[in-house]
Amino acid sequence: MNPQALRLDHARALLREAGVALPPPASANDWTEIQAIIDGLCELSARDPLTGLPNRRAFLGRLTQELDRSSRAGEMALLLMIDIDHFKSVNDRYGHLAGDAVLRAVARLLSEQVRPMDTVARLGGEEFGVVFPHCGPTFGALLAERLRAAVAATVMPLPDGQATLQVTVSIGGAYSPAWVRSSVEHWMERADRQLYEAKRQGRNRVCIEPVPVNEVSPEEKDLLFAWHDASGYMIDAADAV
Ligand SMILES: Nc1nc2c(ncn2[C@@H]2O[C@H](COP(=O)(O)OP(=O)(O)OP(=O)(O)O)[C@@H](O)[C@H]2O)c(=O)[nH]1
Repeated sequence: MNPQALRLDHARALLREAGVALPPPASANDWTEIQAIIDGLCELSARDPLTGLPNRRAFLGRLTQELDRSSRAGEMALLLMIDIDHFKSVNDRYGHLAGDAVLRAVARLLSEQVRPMDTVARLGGEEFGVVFPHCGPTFGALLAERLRAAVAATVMPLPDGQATLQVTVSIGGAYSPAWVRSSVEHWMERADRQLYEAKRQGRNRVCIEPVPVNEVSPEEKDLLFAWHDASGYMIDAADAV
């Protein structure tokens, strides 16, 4: 197919507007630019335009990967749902542009507080999600509290340059169960329930679902390893009996 025959102007314009650099337009037999456009569009479809963070779609993909990885490795991962408190009153009082500036500032703050292997995303509205791979209960509680405290302590300048304001966030969290393949929906629902609890208890706080003890016995873990070693891949327990 001749790349010139494709209608690429719209995609080029979209990417230019989003600040994605493209190579010079392709000649008839050069697919470099087409590939760059495809890559750029994939990148755009995964990003929240206001904050530059991964969007909900990208975050769901990341959670799926993390569930697969942590259930194979027998590690826990922590999912946090973070919601700005009384955000509607920021919009009502200072205007939508100020609200947008607060969303960008919170996004930046959260991103600055996490480790390179963690993922911060904007899930929509004034809600953010963070996933911490390989994270146990003691460390997880510290990380969540650090995020809450960082937001509460920050004075944010508003776009008019005159006013500043401070906001707080409520945080709900849940761990992925080690050794057990759960679903992303269930994981998010558990974290959401804790977020609701944090709001109910008065906001500006962290609630994390307690980790169930002895979810899988050491014998069951050995069994999982044995099946893995013998066959080269994990056999479903139901198929093995
Ligand atoms: N500026 C701005 N506002 C947004 C955006 N997305 C959603 N909102 C606003 O976020 C507000 C969310 O308000 P509510 O869901 O009532 O929650 P809240 O006021 O934060 O109250 P609590 O969550 O109960 O503490 C609404 O006013 C939305 O219009 C956005 O991209 N920019």
